[in-house]
Amino acid sequence: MLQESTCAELKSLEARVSAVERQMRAELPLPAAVEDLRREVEAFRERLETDEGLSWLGFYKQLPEPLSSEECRRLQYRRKSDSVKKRVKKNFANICDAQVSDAIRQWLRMPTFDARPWEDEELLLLLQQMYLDHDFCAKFAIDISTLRKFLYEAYKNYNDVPFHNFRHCFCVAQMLYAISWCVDLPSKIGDLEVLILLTSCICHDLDHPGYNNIYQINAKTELAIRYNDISPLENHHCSVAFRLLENDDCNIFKSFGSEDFKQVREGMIRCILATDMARHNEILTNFREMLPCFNYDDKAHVNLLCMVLIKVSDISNEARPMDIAEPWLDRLLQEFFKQSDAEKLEGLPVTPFMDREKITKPSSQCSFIGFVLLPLFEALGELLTELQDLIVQPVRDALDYYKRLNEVTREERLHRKSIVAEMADHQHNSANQSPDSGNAALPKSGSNVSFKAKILSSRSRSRSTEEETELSLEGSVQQYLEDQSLEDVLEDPESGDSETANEVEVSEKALKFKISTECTAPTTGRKSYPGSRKGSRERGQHLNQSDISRMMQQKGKLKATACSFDHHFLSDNKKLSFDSPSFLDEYALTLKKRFEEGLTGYRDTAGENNDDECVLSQETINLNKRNSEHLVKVFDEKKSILKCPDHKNNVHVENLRININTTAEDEPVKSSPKYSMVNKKYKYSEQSDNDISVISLKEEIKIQSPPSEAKSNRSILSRFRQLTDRFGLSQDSKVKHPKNNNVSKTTLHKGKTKVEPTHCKSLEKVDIRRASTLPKTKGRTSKSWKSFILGKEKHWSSDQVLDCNVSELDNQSLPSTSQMNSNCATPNKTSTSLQNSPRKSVARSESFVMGNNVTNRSVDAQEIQNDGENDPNII
Ligand SMILES: Nc1nc2c(ncn2[C@@H]2O[C@H](COP(=O)(O)O)[C@@H](O)[C@H]2O)c(=O)[nH]1
Ligand SMILES: [Zn+2]
Repeated sequence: MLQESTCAELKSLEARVSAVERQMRAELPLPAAVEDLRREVEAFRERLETDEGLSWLGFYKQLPEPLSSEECRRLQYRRKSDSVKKRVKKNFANICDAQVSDAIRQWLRMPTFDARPWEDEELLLLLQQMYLDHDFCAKFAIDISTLRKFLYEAYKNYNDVPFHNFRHCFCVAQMLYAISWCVDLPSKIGDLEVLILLTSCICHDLDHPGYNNIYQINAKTELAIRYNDISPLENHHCSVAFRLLENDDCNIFKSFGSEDFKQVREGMIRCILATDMARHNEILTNFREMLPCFNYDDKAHVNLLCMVLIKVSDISNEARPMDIAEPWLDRLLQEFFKQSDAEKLEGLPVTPFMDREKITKPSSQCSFIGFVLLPLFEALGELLTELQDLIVQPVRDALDYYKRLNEVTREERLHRKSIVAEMADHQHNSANQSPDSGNAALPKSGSNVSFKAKILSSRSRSRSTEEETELSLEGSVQQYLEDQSLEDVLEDPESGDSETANEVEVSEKALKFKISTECTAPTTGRKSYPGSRKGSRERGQHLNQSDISRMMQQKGKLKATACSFDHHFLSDNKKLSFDSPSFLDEYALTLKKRFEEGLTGYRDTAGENNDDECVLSQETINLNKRNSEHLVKVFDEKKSILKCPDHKNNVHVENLRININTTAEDEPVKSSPKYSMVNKKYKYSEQSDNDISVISLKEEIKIQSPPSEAKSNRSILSRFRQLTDRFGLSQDSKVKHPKNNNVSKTTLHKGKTKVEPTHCKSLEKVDIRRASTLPKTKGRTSKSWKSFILGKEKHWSSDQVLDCNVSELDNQSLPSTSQMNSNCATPNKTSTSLQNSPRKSVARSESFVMGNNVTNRSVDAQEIQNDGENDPNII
């Protein structure tokens, strides 16, 4: 009773303070009395929550145990740093009134849209454009500044993880947007459903930690416990979304009546929860059953269609051109490998489709596209036939490509195997005939030397150089053969069992038993996991133990302690048990040394050019370019479009030319009459002679591909990797996120004359009319090259355009996926108001050379808790 009344009192006090604060906001600065009052209320709340003597009141919050540094390392993922957030906020505030050119708006409606060249704030602008072009602000009375705050808050709550980051959210929203235009979705399911879908796409992976549900469940994380293992991540993403929307400042649905809001809430929950891959088969099966009698007037049918639409958008990377899709796959695998490495280290079941020792790019994609992606896309394509060319066929092409790649890889493996068998045969025969005939008896294959080298090198990587010299070729062949057969079983995606279980099957297993009355395996499950005969853990265990026993038997020099680590690591049902990180460091260093020795030994022993080792055919090499090329050329906007000139979805390059004097009427955007208002609204008010086209913006980016180390040293190297990754010695730490690379200076062309950015001043004369709903211009700033790409001029937005008092996450009530204690994400109550700030212009360099400098260091607990004061864009 007392608690209730105190609580009510406190709440009313807080509400009064907020009301006064809001009232006062216009008159800056806030009177000291209000500040004092607020401080007092906060102090009062804090006292109630932290004073143990007052715990009987029921407000006391026991602080969770601080995380150990080990836990922090395990859970380390990248929150955005304050500086990055501030910069994006400021830059978005600068450009949020800008006009997006018709050409870009058209491109934005296609699956060929390439998000890579755009800065985060520009992606926010493009998201805003999606709402504007659907006329949602007018139709649903969404205040533009609220929309901007909402978008910025969503951006803020995505983490810097390799795949599940803000750019993924953008791509999902953009694909949904493209589909929406292609099939005229609003006319089929109504504007509100499209609004719900678009907003759900933006929110669908909020605060993703980079470790999926399977990990959450197996590791019994805070989220899994909170949501009883039922879609822990999706529940969390959705919960974060509504936490953001609770704040009026960024509640784009605040003008909705309670019934409408209820519909929005139900719709968003339904859509976001549908993205759990554990529900893939359930949703697809239901949708297929509905297809023959699909009825747009039936709410249940529309609901299911919306679930399918968000799912399609979510997994649609392979429907994009290869040069866009592949870097996404690289990032996904990077995230997968990090997770499976963690699982190995923590003694958790290793998720097979994430295991760097078990999958390859082609095997992963054959399985995912063939069993998951394409069936879903085809089902949707049956209903929305316009999507056949747009996204279904490109996915079929991607599957064909990966199948071919997979086949060639398999052939190579078989070829390799047959040569080794032949060698073994010769070895055996020659040993029987003459003990001295040795090498002369080797097959006359062009790859003799290479295989000899291989054999030696493969062994050398798990032995000391001394041992190497002791080894007979015969022993090596024997060993090599053993390794080959193991590798074949491991790698052969058709070898069956859990190795090829895809994400849906594994996820279903993780979820189904909890919510279903079935006690059998999922109907569609082909493989068992993880307790199958060849469950990945057991398999790994067998391999590694034999590895160790070989080391031991052959008087390996690895320390007993190091081996004991492996035994701990590999023992069944045993959590990783070790005493101190220094032990692991030592082990890591020992392995590193062995590995280096191995490499040296290989060079020394083989005495051959490494090229000799290459037995791949040219075709394989060509195909494998996708697989192994780390150097990805991107960011040539014009070229990226020219790359596939025959692709029907590509915008013709001429369309990319940004004519400052172009009006919407001159270059009409394909639209239904419904949207013509929007198009009209965004024309330029004044004409100019300036015809600007972006000629080239090049950037070469190094991205991390899955490990391409020789298979023969995989076991030891991967274990080394696991250790180094987890303990701050990561080899990967050198890898830069594409965003971290400096963007080379843009060359702008004015007409046919090359114009350096500094010459663009003249263009500032171009005046641009802004939409009436936009805040009034109060200043002007210099332009960056993107201004011209966008066909826009930057204006300062109205005051407080992005000010929002939403905390990122209130950990007391809603833990972030970091599962950290309440110190980890201190509610950001001090918003960076633009109110009194001088209207500084954004330096051009800052605008397009974002300078996300990489700091190669591991994040320690303190940094995580401080929400990353350093720029943590290391992946
Ligand atoms: N092997 C692949 N898996 C993919 C690919 N694209 C997506 N995915 C998986 O689907 C889920 C989607 O769920 P999300 O909401 O978490 O994004 C994602 O996690 C991936 O695991 C792909 O091209 N290949
Ligand atoms: Zn997603």
